[in-house]
Amino acid sequence: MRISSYPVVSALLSHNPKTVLRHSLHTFNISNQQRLYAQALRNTTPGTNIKYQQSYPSTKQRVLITGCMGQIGVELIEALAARYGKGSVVCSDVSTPTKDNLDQFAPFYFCDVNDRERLQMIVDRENVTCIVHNAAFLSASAEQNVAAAVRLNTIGLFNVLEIAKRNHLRVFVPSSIAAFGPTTPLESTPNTTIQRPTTVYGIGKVYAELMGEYYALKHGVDYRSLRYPGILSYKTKPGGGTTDYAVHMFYYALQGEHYECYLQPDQKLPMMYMPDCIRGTMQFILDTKQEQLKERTYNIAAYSFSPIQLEQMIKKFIPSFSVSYRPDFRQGIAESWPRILEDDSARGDWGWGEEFNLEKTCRDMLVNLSKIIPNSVKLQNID
Ligand SMILES: NC(=O)C1=CN([C@@H]2O[C@H](COP(=O)(O)OP(=O)(O)OC[C@H]3O[C@@H](n4cnc5c(N)ncnc54)[C@H](O)[C@@H]3O)[C@@H](O)[C@H]2O)C=CC1
Ligand SMILES: CC(=O)[C@H](N)C(=O)O
Repeated sequence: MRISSYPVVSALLSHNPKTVLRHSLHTFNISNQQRLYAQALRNTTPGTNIKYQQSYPSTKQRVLITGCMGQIGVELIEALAARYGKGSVVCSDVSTPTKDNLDQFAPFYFCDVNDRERLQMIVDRENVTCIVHNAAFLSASAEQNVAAAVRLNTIGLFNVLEIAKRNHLRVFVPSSIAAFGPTTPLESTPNTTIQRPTTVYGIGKVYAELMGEYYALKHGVDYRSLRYPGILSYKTKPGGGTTDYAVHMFYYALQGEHYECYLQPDQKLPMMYMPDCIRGTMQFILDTKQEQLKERTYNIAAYSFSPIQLEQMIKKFIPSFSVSYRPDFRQGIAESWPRILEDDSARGDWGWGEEFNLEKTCRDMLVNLSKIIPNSVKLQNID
């Protein structure tokens, strides 16, 4: 059983219209939300012919985020809502919110992006102006789910582009350092260079970049993409990537536990803190005019570090932290990726710039995570 759509008011209209119409979602208390959620779970499946009542006011920007429940989606929703108001974001994923965080994702639609009809229905209903296509299997999980990853990277992407073409939408599809491969110059990887990735995830990213460019050229779709490095965050957890180790280290350190790292100690990779990722993404999608763009896809970078450099940085604040190294298949992925990403084009064309260096990131991560993790280890030298 799945949620068909949220605002769940819509799910209830066919069952108890009088009760539902008496309320506005803005004034629902938690118990009402929980009741609606339970009823939505019982009564709706994708494709059910339910009546719809829009519960949030329209704004100029209506951004549909696919894969909204992921590490980046959750934080992007928050930032978009803070800037344009809650009515500006439409959420969708194949994972569903819980009854406790339902309001945070409202309006929420269950949507597998491989289902074009459903995607089109959401775009029509919600007057979407822009799609942020975050739905993905990240590098490590894609290697373990090759068929599903290929389907998502091809059919899912094609659906998004076709709908963007038909509805004149702006589209943002995140790319990644994974769009490069072992034959790329990896020490200072330029924006335009050899792209022959050796992971199914990376191949999907190159496909998206090229298809996006094709739709821009042939059909005038306003396609935009940023090649993100590994993203560090404390509000949300990473979901199956090769760079996840960096976030894991903070958790283990604060929990007072030993960490066994799956990469070699000297495997340097480009990384970035989530606030920079979100700020840069918003700036690129919403504040940058088409005329400023000389490329459709830009590298963006903040800093690079290896696992042992991160271990040493965390030890400045938690001296008892210990790490051992036992590389697995993810080491092979990591060593095919850039060690340092060059992002001059993004800085020059539309003013990209990071605010967090590694030390500032570590301090912020540790301070904030220590408030979340119960009985976390006491930080030293933090101010
Ligand atoms: N987090 C990172 O370090 C980086 C992320 N990116 C890219 O940014 C985007 C967002 O990444 P994250 O939020 O970290 O990913 P994530 O793995 O945390 O979340 C992806 C979401 O996509 C959903 N999803 C999977 N299959 C789907 C389908 N068929 N239809 C609809 N939804 C589906 C999942 O349920 C999940 O909530 C992805 O395109 C990713 O490749 C790029 C570089 C770095
Ligand atoms: C760099 C990425 O694209 C992602 N974090 C991954 O490790 O798969």
